[in-house]
Amino acid sequence: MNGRPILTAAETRAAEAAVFATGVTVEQAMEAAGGVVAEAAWRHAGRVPTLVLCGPGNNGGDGYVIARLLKARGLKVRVAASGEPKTDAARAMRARWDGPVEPLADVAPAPLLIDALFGTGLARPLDPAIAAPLERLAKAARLRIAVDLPSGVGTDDGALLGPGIAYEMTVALAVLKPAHRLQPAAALMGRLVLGDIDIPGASKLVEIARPHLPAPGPADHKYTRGHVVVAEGAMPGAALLSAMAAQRGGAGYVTLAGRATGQGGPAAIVRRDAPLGEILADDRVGVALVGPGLGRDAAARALLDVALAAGRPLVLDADALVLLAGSGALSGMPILTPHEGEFTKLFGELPGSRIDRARAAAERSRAVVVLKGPDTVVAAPDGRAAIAAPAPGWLATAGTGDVLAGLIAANRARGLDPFDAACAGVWLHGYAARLAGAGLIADDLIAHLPRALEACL
Ligand SMILES: NC(=O)C1=CN([C@@H]2O[C@H](COP(=O)(O)OP(=O)(O)OC[C@H]3O[C@@H](n4cnc5c(N)ncnc54)[C@H](OP(=O)(O)O)[C@@H]3O)[C@@H](O)[C@H]2O)[C@@H](O)CC1
Ligand SMILES: Nc1ncnc2c1ncn2[C@@H]1O[C@H](COP(=O)(O)OP(=O)(O)O)[C@@H](O)[C@H]1O
Ligand SMILES: [K+]
Repeated sequence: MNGRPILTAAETRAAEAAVFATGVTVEQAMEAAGGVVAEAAWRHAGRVPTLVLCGPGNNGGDGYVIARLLKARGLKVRVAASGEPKTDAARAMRARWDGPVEPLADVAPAPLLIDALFGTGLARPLDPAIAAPLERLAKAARLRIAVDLPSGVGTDDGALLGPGIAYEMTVALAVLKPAHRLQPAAALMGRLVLGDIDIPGASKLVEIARPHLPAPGPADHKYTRGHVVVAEGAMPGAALLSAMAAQRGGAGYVTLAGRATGQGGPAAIVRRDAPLGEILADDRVGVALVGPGLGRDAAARALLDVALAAGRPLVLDADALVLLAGSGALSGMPILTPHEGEFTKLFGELPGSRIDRARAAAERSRAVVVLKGPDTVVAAPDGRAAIAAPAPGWLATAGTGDVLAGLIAANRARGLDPFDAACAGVWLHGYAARLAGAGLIADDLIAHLPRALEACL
């Protein structure tokens, strides 16, 4: 998995420092940052009267550059500041701005608002003396553009530290930060543009990228493509959704096993009522998926125990996660796919951001953890983590989690390592949701999986 790196505020500062150590100056980086934002604003908004809000730090420094560059293109630009610049670079850019700087408190609005109040340096909630005018000016503007980040979000955890204004565009500088992808901040970004200013960053945290999933070749047969066994329990519809998703997600062979009470679905699904242990003893089984519709009774627990003892790669979802509450480290690096409720049952209340919590859970359980939600995070025990790009809210409908579990199982069965299989499943799921569009139900996702797979060939 090598999606775009996502850096915390401290990691971003370290990446900047590494570049500055090569002789690049802060002023040069700031000119570059202002340049990419001015260009993006010009392309997005055109010749619109503009108000640039500048804060005390380097985000504000970027703002003075943006104002100068847009004015040079002939735009009517005004600048308002929350106070005097406090860094040398920001002071230098303030000095290169040849117009007035108005106080933030009573400045008049403009149709385009460019917010360069705070970026990665925001250290505490916005003071009302800044939040109130920001909100007033944002409301009165027609278009809002955030420089690096909307002012008033926690860079590393995506928390709201300000009024929660929605922007039309955010120009992330140099690298993505967690807040660009973590809720509630991520929902404020509007169109997210990554402004390349020649500051490379590497991180164990990345954005989930489109996976490369080659088509089956001449040497493949149904078992090399992956045999997924889905345990059927109290609610067979859920297991059937997972099984169908595994089929359309590329598995070569899908078996429904366990209580085998269900009916329906494609004839190509093999239904077996042999004991699960016997089915999993076949070493062609690439993965066992246990949890969707499993139930939480003694029979469910027995199926889960058989799967845990079988020594096959595992995907554990839904009821299996609830049954696992209180257990410690698992063996064989299973993939766990909890939503928030299941996560809390399984791991309790953990501190920190969603990334911190998913990482801690992965380390504790020795499993790859897929913490699902509008900002799905995947984490591995070795510290690797990935965040999904925003997926349609239409996914918030029953059964879509079963589809995701089946998709992850298919990718694990085709031989991807647990982290990559989880990321591939999450990507395909989000892409299929975009293809399925408004009003989607879980079954529609499955119907769109072949086109999602095609995008990964
Ligand atoms: N990535 C890159 O390579 C490049 C990044 N660049 C840009 O630099 C930005 C980061 O700049 P930065 O570190 O100076 O922080 P920034 O966000 O301007 O704020 C810090 C100031 O705000 C203050 N302050 C904090 N919280 C506050 C509050 N609630 N209410 C009031 N004040 C508060 C804080 O003061 P203090 O906490 O000491 O009171 C300090 O004065 C980054 O986002 C990007 O835009 C480019 O220019 C160059 C290349
Ligand atoms: N608001 C949302 N925006 C985007 N994706 C969402 C949203 N809500 C839920 N999802 C996704 O939908 C799926 C729901 O899974 P889950 O909660 O297990 O539902 P179910 O158990 O009904 O299948 C997850 O993949 C989750 O990431
Ligand atoms: K900002």
